[in-house]
Amino acid sequence: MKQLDAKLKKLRYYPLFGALIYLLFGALWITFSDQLLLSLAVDPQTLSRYQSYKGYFYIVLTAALAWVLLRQRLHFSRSLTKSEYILDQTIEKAAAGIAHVSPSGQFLRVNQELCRLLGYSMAELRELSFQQLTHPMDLARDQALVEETLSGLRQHYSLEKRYLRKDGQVIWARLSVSLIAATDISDTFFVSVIQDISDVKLAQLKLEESELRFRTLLDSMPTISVQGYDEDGTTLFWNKGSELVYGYSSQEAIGRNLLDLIIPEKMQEGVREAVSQMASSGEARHAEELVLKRKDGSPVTVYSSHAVVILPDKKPQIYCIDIDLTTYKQQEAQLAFLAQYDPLTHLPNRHFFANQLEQALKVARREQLQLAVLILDLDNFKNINDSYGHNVGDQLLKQVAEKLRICCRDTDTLARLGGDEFAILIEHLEQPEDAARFAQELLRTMQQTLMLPPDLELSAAASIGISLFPQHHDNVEALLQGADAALYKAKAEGRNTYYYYSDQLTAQARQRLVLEGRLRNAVKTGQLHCYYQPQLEVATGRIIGAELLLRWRDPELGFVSPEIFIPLAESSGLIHALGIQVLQQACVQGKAWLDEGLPAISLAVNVSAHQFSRGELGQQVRTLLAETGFPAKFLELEVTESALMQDEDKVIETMQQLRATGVRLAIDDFGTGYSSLAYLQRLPLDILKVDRRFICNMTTNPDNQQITKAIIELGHTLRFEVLAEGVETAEQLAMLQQMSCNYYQGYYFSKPVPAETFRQLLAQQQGVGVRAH
Ligand SMILES: Nc1nc2c(ncn2[C@@H]2O[C@H](COP(=O)(O)O[C@H]3[C@@H](O)[C@H](n4cnc5c(=O)[nH]c(N)nc54)O[C@@H]3COP(=O)(O)O)[C@@H](O)[C@H]2O)c(=O)[nH]1
Repeated sequence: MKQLDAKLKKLRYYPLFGALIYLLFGALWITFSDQLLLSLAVDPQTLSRYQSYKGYFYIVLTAALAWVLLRQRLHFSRSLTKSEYILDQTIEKAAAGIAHVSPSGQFLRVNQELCRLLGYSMAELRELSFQQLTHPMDLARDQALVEETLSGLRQHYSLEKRYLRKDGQVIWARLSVSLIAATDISDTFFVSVIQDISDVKLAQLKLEESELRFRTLLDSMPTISVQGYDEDGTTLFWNKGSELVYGYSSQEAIGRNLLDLIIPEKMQEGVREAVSQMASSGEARHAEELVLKRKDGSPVTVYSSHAVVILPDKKPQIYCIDIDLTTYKQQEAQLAFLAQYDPLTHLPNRHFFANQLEQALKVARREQLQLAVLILDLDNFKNINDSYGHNVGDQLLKQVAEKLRICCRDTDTLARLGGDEFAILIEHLEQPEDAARFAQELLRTMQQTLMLPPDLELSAAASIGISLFPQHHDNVEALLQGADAALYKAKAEGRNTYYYYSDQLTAQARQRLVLEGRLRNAVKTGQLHCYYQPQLEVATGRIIGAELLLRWRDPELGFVSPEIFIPLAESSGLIHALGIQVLQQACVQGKAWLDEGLPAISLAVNVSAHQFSRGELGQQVRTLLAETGFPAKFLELEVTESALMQDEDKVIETMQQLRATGVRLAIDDFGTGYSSLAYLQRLPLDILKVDRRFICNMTTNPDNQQITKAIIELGHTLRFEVLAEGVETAEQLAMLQQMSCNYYQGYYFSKPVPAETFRQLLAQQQGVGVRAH
């Protein structure tokens, strides 16, 4: 506008210049044309004619000038009108809204498009200012830009802003504003070009909204991790969920390879292949449960789905959507736990116990084993709950559970059936009374005082019911009901006691346990003594050794047979103490007789299968021999055939250890077990003892005679010496002699006798040779 002003200023003097030139030209013409004519005209007529010509010439010239000027004027007017028309049409027909706006914001001129955009007529718009039509949220920015432009900081500006239409609607427009500055402020105005971008803006807003929604959704789901990778596995996207699930922040993860971040070593090859296969095929892999790796190296189980995203002109991207299954897994584990375990004591529940019992019954049926089900119920637990509250009751139950757990062996199953009722399954029960022994131990334990926080001392006596397979019942339900019925009896009998399902077993077990108590005391106080049964050489009749046989005379019960107390000692574990006592007595006594100068004989000690299976026997024997000084070669250990058949490898190992100490080994009661020839060959044995059952009637029973003969021959074939047990008659002895049996023992020569009696027997035959070893 200012340039236009300057141009117009220049043009302002053009008419004056023209007039002055014309004045000058006219003056010169008038001054010099007449002189020229006078010099050319020879006469006045010619002069007059020339002057006429001059007049015509002047008229023609000025007419031509006027024509040129008028034509120019016409041309100018035409082009001005055309320009105006073009400009008007440009403004009016423009596809964008155009407005001239005064510096104060008043619309000076508006085109039709703007009227259409804003919903006003031209006249109405010219009455309004842009401030009135701008959305309040955008006005400050627009106004600021106007002021910056007016102050010369900028010459034009663009802005996306909202207009308020006449009908109240809001439209989005892109505004481009240029200042047309004039020297006179009243001539200064803005040219605004306003483009309706509502559709674009709406689409853009929708896109932004969708992007925002997408991001917000992803970010606000802490257990859903979304990661984006390129075809090489480089991380492109890492949402908040991924940060929480895997522990890497997005800054740490983006740019690093997936394999380095979350894939455990052993899965790396497979994942690398899967990523490149998805990228090349464009098809996502099926969803699956995976165990991936956190930043701290700990495993995390996720349900992983995949998507291949292919954007225009971009390489495929692989997106992994991982749902953290940690909580789910924990809940699953907890549910699995609750289905099988009691939440208070963490012991198995009734369901678990019943399953375990079912399995144990299958094994017991197949292998002909016995098992016991014990149900233990606390006496007067209700009173504890009522008096001290349920919290104390719960604490007590937890402590009881712990005590019971300590009493149980690894092979037992302890469960809480509910309330104050616990169940114990004893598998591989050897004797029915073993269950009673265990019940007694439990009752003793229960009587111990329990300390409950803060400083409550309570004891929790209990009653126990026992049912046995196969004696009582053969299925889960019946065994549990049987134990329950027995428990009921125990409660009715005054509590703090146990009962079997059958009264007969209860009585029997109690009797045995009383006896066991007495035996324990007898072992402790040395009431058991060894008797010696002489062993003789068949050919010479000389005493070559003795078998030590235990004798127990109880002050109240009188003589108790080893047939009764040895099994009791075995089932109660007393056999170990007892066994050591006998071994010690053999060594001490044998050494004493040697020192006395009596003939050197071997002393045979019976060793129970239990002693063998413990694996300490070798060491114990070595220690005793060293302590007593009794020569190992005079000590003989007798093991029954059935004991040898229990755990073959262990037995052979123990026998070899014993053999290494120099002691002799005998197989007792031979013929009653089922040991194979091959097995016998593997055993480091010295003597084979023919069971007395074959001897006792061999003179009358040809079968036993043949068997005895066969055993003796077998023993000799295997290079063992053979001793016949239970020889009661001269006929039996004669027959054994015929069969080349090496040694014998039995009532025919002597019953087992006290040490002193045996010493006298031995002394009598002093001077007679002993068995060569
Ligand atoms: N592990 C240990 N077992 C021992 C020990 N002491 C004994 N026992 C075992 O107890 C079972 C019974 O023994 P016992 O009642 O002493 O009977 C033995 C003999 O008295 C008896 N015998 C001996 N000769 C005759 C006879 O001519 N006739 C007849 N009817 N009985 C006789 O035989 C028993 C000896 O048997 P064995 O041991 O097989 O040689 C018995 O199994 C003992 O082993 C011990 O300290 N530890």
